[in-house]
Amino acid sequence: MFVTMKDGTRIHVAEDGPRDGRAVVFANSLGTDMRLWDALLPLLPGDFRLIRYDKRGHGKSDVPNGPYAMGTLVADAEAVMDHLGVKGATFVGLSIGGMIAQGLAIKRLDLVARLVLSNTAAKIGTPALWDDRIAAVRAHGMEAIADNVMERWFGRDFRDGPDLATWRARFVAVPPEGYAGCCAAIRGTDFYTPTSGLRLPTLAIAGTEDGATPPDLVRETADLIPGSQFALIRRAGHLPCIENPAEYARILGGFL
Ligand SMILES: O=C(O)CC1=CCC(=O)O1
Repeated sequence: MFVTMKDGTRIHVAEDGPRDGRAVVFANSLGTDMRLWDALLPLLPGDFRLIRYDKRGHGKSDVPNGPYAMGTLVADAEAVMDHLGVKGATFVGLSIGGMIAQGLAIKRLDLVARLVLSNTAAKIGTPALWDDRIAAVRAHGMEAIADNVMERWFGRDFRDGPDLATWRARFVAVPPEGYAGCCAAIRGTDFYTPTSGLRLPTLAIAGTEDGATPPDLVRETADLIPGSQFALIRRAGHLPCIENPAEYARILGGFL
């Protein structure tokens, strides 16, 4: 299914589970699409309405010219939920998806009852880091940064295993314009102050080998929200729902 945004961008959305179940919405990371959650979803309790979408510039969603603003990515999530008539959901965001989750909770607490901040932070990297990344993909394409990205995404065991090639190929297939557009959104985002004002049940998840948002950074963001829980997945990098879906499902299922 596609949901059309105010600017005409079509966002690709998929649903699993019963439509009358409690809603869980998933927002993917930079350089991935909704297949990020493929291994996880079948492991979650069967009575939830599981909604996922490809953020703009990724997957089957349109790729408008960048740069994108974080406010636009948040508005996309908002429009998808409003279109589906979903309120009071658990919103699971990984990395840039976790930034979208924070932005949506700040803007529309009626949509988000519970927050899962996976491998994310209130602020990720520096403007110089994102400027370099944008310049690299615009000049040389996704292949130029793929090996460095795989090192941040996955722990050593996974990188030595048979599935790395699949995820690397999917990464290289991401449109550079969509990727660079989302890098610009991250570069412009600092949610430290607004996120520290959030008051809702929150679970943060980190991976011990995460080279993009290390555990201390994830915990620092979780600590901005009083009462938040923190879970650490061992021998996993930035995308633990791929590397260890069973452990991720155990932690997320417990929170749900
Ligand atoms: O550095 C990476 O590629 C990992 C990452 C940072 C933000 C995001 O969504 O993914």
